[in-house]
Amino acid sequence: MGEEAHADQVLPILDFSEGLVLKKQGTEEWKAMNNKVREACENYGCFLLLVKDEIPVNLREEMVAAMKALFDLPEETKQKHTSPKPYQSYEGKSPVIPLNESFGIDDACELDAAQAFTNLMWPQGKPSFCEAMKSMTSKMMELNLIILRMILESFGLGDHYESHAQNTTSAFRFLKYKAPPPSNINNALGLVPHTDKNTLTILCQNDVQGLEILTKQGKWVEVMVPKEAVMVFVGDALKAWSNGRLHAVTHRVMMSGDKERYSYALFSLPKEEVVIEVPQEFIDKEHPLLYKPFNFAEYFTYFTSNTREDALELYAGV
Ligand SMILES: O=C(O)CCC(=O)C(=O)O
Ligand SMILES: [Fe+2]
Repeated sequence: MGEEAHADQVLPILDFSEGLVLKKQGTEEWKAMNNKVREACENYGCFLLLVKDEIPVNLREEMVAAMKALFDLPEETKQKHTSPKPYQSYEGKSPVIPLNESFGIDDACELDAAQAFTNLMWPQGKPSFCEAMKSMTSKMMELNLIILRMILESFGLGDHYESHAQNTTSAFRFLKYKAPPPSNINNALGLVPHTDKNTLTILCQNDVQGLEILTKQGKWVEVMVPKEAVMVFVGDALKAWSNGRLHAVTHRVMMSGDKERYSYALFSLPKEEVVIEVPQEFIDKEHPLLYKPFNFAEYFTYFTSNTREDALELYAGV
C-alpha cells in the first residue's frame, strides 16, 4: 500500500449511544460531546459516528436491499430520473468513473419526495422502498441538524442555530460501485477526489470499504467504516461560514476486491436564496476574514461549470 495507511488509527470515532444526543441536551456530557465534534471538524473535517440507536441496523439493511432493487432496474427506467440541476439525475457509465452509478434527489426530506421518486421508478408501487427511503432520510436529516447544533453551541454560537436550520434544505444521493474488472482488481477509481460543497454530509455504506480521505499532511488514508457507524463530513459551505475554522476534507472512493459497494448520503445545504456570511465572532486579529459573502446556489453553479477543487477559494476567497 506504499504511502497509504488506515485512517482508523487517526480518525475520531464518536458515539452518541443511549440517546445521548436526544435526551441530554444542555448537560455537561452534551457539552463535552459538542467539543469533540467541533475538534474533529477542525482537525480532520470529518469523523466516524456510531449510530446504533439513532439509525437501527435493520433499517440500514432494508435500505441496502432497497437500493439493490433500484440499481437492478432496467437502464431505461433508471434514465427516467432526470433534472436540469447538476447531480440530481441518474448518472452512470461515466468514462472517468465507469464503476459508479448514482441517483441524486433534491429536497429529499420534503413529504412526498420518497413517494415521487418511488412512483417514477416503480409505477406499480414499491412500498418497501418508499418506506425505507422515507425513514432513512428523515433520521439522517435529524442527525445532520443535531450535529450542526452541536458545532454551533461549541463555538458559543448556539443562538445562530434556529436561523441556520430554517435556511437549510437537503439533497440525497444513492451510489453504487461495481467491483473492479480483473485487469484492475486493486485500487480502481470509484469516485474522484472532491470536497463536499454543501454544509454537512452524513454518509452510510454497506460492508464494502473503499472510502479514502486526504489528511492535512497530504496523505491518502483508507477509512474503515465500522458496521454501526456513519461518516460525517464538513462541506465547503460550513467551512466558509466558519471563516475556515472547520476543515472540508478531500475524499474519494477506490474500489478493490470482488464485491459491490453501496452507499447513500444526506447532504444538508443552504436554501437557494441564502447568502453565506462569516459572523463577526469568527473574525479577529488572528483570524482575518477569509471569505466574502456569497450566495450558495451561485457558488454551486460556478463549481459545476469548472469543477476545480479550489473553487471555494477562487469564488469567495478575500
Ligand atoms: O460513496 C461514498 O462513499 C462517497 C460518496 C461521496 O463522497 C459523495 O457523494 O459526495
Ligand atoms: Fe463526498
